[in-house]
Amino acid sequence: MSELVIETSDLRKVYRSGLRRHAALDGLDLAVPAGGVHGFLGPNGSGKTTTLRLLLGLARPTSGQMRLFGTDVPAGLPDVLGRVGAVVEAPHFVPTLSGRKNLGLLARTVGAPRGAVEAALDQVGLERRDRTSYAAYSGGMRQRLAIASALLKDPDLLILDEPTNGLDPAGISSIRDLVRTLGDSGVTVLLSSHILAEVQQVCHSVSIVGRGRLLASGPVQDLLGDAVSRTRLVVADPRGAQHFLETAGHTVTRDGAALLVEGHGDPARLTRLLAERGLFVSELTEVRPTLESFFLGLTGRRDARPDQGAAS
Ligand SMILES: Nc1ncnc2c1ncn2[C@@H]1O[C@H](COP(=O)(O)OP(=O)(O)OP(=O)(O)O)[C@@H](O)[C@H]1O
Repeated sequence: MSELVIETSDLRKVYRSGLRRHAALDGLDLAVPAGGVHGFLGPNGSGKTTTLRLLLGLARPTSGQMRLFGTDVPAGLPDVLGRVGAVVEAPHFVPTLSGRKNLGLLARTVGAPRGAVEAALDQVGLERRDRTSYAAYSGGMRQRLAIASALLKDPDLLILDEPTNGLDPAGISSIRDLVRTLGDSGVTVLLSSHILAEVQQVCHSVSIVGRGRLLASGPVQDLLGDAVSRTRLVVADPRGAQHFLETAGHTVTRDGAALLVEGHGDPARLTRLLAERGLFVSELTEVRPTLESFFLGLTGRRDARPDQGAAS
């Protein structure tokens, strides 16, 4: 079994406002293996940021257990915090100073080794000699600098909370490449996000949460392997073909002029069945499940309730 970098067990966080109580985390069990990029996914308000804040000691859990590198936290945080870099809350940089000068100040505060500033700038692809002040940085450069600040300690675990929020497509793509490179370099990256296409491209494994509980977890390919795929058919008479296929026991929906047949349908069998009825298929494609369709199946149609039969 691979080493777990992050573990939570039955983690609860209840926020109180006046007489109202709200369980942001409702018994969350999380297991993040060492190495690569692990996606931490969930709809808005599902408890992702709360989890990260608890792990980093920025808030206290109501109950439950948490471990970082096998050490109980928050009690053991001083022993392991040196191995963790995080961008969970927007770091405060001095607007009039360059990225390098800002990192220099931070490096002294955290006691980073000599050369750490240059190494971090190189890692995130920011120019060592650039004198642009932080105030004039683009959103993408600010995010790179934030990640560089988390890399100063040369961490084994890097926690990033929605690192592409507010970036344009080019910025999103460059941060995605950076995250992938970091994951390949041996750092374990926990990437909280709800941009699922992005996550599918960079994450080796994911945990999906809804309403403060784990809905599904595992390598992306394993999760998608279990998800239902569909076959898209174009036929001359879609209404007749739909009726016929439904009578034969298939679940069929319309997609414009095409039909979507649920399940790993045998294409040869489908086309033969239809051809025998004079319903000739002019186009057939297998629609592969995406992380997005899997995620929506868990958090949308099932209303994000793990007790309604979602995988876990
Ligand atoms: N300090 C707080 N006081 C009261 N309620 C809070 C507090 N922080 C978070 N919450 C509530 O807890 C729930 C979980 O919030 P959290 O920010 O952890 O979700 P999230 O998954 O990170 O959402 P998003 O993707 O929108 O950032 C939400 O209902 C939120 O309103």
